[in-house]
Amino acid sequence: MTIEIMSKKEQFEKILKEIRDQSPLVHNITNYVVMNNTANALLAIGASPVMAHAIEEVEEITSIVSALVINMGTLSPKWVEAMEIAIKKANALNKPVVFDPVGVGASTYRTETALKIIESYKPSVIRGNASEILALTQLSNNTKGVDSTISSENALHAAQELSKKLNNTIVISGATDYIITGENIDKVTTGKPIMAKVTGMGCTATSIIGSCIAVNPNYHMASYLAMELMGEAGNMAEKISKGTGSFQMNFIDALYQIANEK
Ligand SMILES: Nc1ncnc2c1ncn2[C@@H]1O[C@H](COP(=O)(O)OP(=O)(O)O)[C@@H](O)[C@H]1O
Ligand SMILES: Cc1ncsc1CCOP(=O)(O)O
Ligand SMILES: [Mg+2]
Repeated sequence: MTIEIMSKKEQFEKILKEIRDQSPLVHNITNYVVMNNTANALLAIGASPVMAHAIEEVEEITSIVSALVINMGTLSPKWVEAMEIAIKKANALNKPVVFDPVGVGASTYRTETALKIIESYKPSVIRGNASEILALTQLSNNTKGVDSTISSENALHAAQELSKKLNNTIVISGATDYIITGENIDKVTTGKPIMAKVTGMGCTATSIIGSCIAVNPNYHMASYLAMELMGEAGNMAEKISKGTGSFQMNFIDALYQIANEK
């Protein structure tokens, strides 16, 4: 019997094709700041976004999608209630969930909400910057609003412990992105510093992870490929952008071009 081991490049091409072919419906409960950009990023790669947060409909929406993205960027009690209903349903139906603990550590409310979500439910993947991942473990609090003040390496050990405790995949984004599932660690270094100067790049990464885990049940590999896609698109966009405004637009074009290369 021949055992076929695909290279990461082949896996990358395969997941892009799967997203194009399946056009997975991805349910995003996300923040006001990034909704439009995130939806466009998902459309650019061939996924199908739906943004829905009303408690009257989230359970129904979650039951028809291929993955759920929970992003706590602009929290309020009704939204938290919606997040809990949605993640509970996704867990019951064994649907993949990615959680973005935006700004955890910046307020007691954010920290309590994030802890409730990771302790009461099961996110398949958690993606945050280094300050957010450290704040999630409550080992330290370096969060400056929604941005990180430390480098990814500072959160590596904590992320590994958290991954083992929750039995899931943790992604720390930054100059180096780390994808951690227990003892298994991969890294991506293809991004560009300008990405941290455009709002919503982290949230976009989280939703792209959502699209990738929708079509690939290997959540570690799917998250790695999602971060690789972010990095490649960032790299491509940076080359032709004059500043952060054009970068934001060029980044969506780059996603589209990479995803549609045959
Ligand atoms: N200094 C950097 N150099 C290269 N890429 C970066 C840098 N900072 C962030 N990125 C990239 O930007 C994207 C968003 O990450 P990050 O800025 O850490 O998220 P957040 O917006 O949640 O703080 C990721 O794809 C990451 O690789
Ligand atoms: C600025 C801001 N404030 C609340 S949510 C948000 C967007 C954060 O997006 P990202 O973490 O992807 O930069
Ligand atoms: Mg963020």
